[in-house]
Amino acid sequence: MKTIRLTTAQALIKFLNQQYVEFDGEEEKFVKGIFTIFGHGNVLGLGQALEEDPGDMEVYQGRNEQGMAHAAVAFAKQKHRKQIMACTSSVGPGAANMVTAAATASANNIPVLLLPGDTFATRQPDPVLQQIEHTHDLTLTTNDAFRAVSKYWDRVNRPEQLMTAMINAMRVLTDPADTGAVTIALPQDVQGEVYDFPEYFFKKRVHRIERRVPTESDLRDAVELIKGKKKPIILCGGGVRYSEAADSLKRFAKKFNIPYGETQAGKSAIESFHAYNLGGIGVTGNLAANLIAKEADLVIGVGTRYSDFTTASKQLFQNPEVDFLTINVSEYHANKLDAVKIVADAKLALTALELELEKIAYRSGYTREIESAKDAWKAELNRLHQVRYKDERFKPEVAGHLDEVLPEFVETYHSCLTQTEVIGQINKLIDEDAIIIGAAGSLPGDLQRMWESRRPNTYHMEYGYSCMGYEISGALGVKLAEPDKEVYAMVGDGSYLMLHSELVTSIQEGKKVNVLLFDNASFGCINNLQMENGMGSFGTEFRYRNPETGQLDGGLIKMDFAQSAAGYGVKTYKASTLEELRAAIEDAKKQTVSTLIDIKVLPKTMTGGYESWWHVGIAAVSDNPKVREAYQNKEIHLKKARKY
Ligand SMILES: Cc1ncc(C[n+]2csc(CCOP(=O)(O)OP(=O)(O)O)c2C)c(N)n1
Ligand SMILES: O=C1C[C@@H](O)[C@H](O)[C@@H](O)C1=O
Ligand SMILES: [Mg+2]
Repeated sequence: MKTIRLTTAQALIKFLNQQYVEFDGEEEKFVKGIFTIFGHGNVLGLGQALEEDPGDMEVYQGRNEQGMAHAAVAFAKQKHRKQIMACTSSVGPGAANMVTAAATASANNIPVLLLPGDTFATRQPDPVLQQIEHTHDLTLTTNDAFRAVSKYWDRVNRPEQLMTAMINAMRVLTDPADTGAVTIALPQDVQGEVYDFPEYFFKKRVHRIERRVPTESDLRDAVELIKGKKKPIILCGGGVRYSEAADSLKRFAKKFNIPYGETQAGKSAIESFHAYNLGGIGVTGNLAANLIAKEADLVIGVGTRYSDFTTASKQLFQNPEVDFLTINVSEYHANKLDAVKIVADAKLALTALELELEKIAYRSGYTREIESAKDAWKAELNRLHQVRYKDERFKPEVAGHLDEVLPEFVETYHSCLTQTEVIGQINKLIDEDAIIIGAAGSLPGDLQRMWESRRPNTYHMEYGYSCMGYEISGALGVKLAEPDKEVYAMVGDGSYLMLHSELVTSIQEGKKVNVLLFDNASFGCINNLQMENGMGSFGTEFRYRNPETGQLDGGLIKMDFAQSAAGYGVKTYKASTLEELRAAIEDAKKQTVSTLIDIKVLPKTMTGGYESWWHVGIAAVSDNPKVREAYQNKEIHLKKARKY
């Protein structure tokens, strides 16, 4: 047996360079590069290996471990899971910083390879700097926190363990049904230990991403169900994008006259203007999709996890005759809602089902309903684009909460911009093939409802974990995946403050990202949520502590975000009128460096809900009558929802 003498870390990098995926006959190198933040826990092991021979892997320098790992997640998501990035951190806090991003990856089923440094396997120096000592269990380290958020977890305590660890890592990273974060913890001593690895460990490996074929019996059951249904609706989930099934879905919808709503992950699989595309569905859905969903007698979920936002907490589908048919590569997701299931690849399943339905000349019973629901939404969208603040009598979309705050905001920020008019302008002005990125706050709701995707795959929303701080890191990852397109991070002031460090990495790499920052001086959507449910405004506006009351109810904190980003070398703009916004967007397009537009938008001017409900925990007893009322309302809604 031929062997190659390498350290564990050198062997790991050599192995990663030999991994390829094949999808529909096309072969591509799987690991594009590696994000690094070095510390004592990885610099002399993995760092040394990368310095000596990174192979084809690009080595990036991150700013914050969560940020760089989110960039890696966004990269893989935009690549439809066909190519990934790895991330290496030091031991302890560096590793802990990646835990959130691991969770984001796993919640969204997006592959990412995390390589945190770990405490010494030999335990000789213990406790090493940054080691937590558990007196009941010396094997526990910070890295055990990844177990709860990873789809595969391993620790390489001896160099030879690397081989089975990495073979299993690749199995999970390339599994369309159950991919997510893969964490391989690497004790810092083991990274540098030497071993005679067999040459065959480093052979070129091509991992075929198989399209699972639907079975005849699954198809038979599905046809049996569909043929008795008059008003089906399709849910277009993220699986449609990952399976590249958009054309099949378009054809299917048209041939059988079946409309579809888009989930956050599925949005922009198909352009918004396709005749059967109703747009966003669910809690953050629009009027058209939610009206049709209410009446539907069959829900055909394609590549969706049926999250509570997608199903409006299982209360959206109110037709007493409604049944579910699910097409999913994952048996687990296909089993939900007592659905009739086709456990298969979305593209193959839709194509096979099309042939079967043609045989029975199936066509839904819709006549004018699809068009009139779309027309109703079009009129409403038009109205949202025109919402203007004129004077103090203005009633925002989310009215009756903080109406009196709006004049104070206007006075402080000298801006009357509303969030819905700003979104309308941006949608009109940016390039058709530009990609928008979002994750948390009120923007994902507004965008799922209002954003019109003019080209496929231009809407990139992380809403499986809805992690604040993903937006800017994600924009960097998307830019690395699609360097020729403009990318726009759509971010609230709260999310920006939480994490925007990778903006500096974008400058360092010469990878231009554009930040559209919506400053409403609050954790706006949470303020809505609390006030909609009877609470006052508590801990969610950005106000100074008031010496008179001792509470956070002083004046608004005025922040100059443009100035903060300018300090990094970002080209910045301020917008408090539509003219300034338009000029900034046009000028930003001409820049080669990253840009940021600091847009002051009135609080409460995001969209409200359309025909939907979200199940949130509400206090069952309270001295506040409004909270008691909210609790009663919740109980009423809950009665109309499916139990599971
Ligand atoms: C990491 C993380 N922490 C907390 C939350 C809970 N959360 C969701 S939205 C939000 C406020 C977002 O504020 P901002 O970004 O300003 O957006 P806005 O709602 O004002 O549009 C919070 C705290 C979250 N989603 N992610
Ligand atoms: O708690 C939340 C409420 C949602 O409205 C928001 O978009 C999301 O980020 C969140 O975490
Ligand atoms: Mg905000």
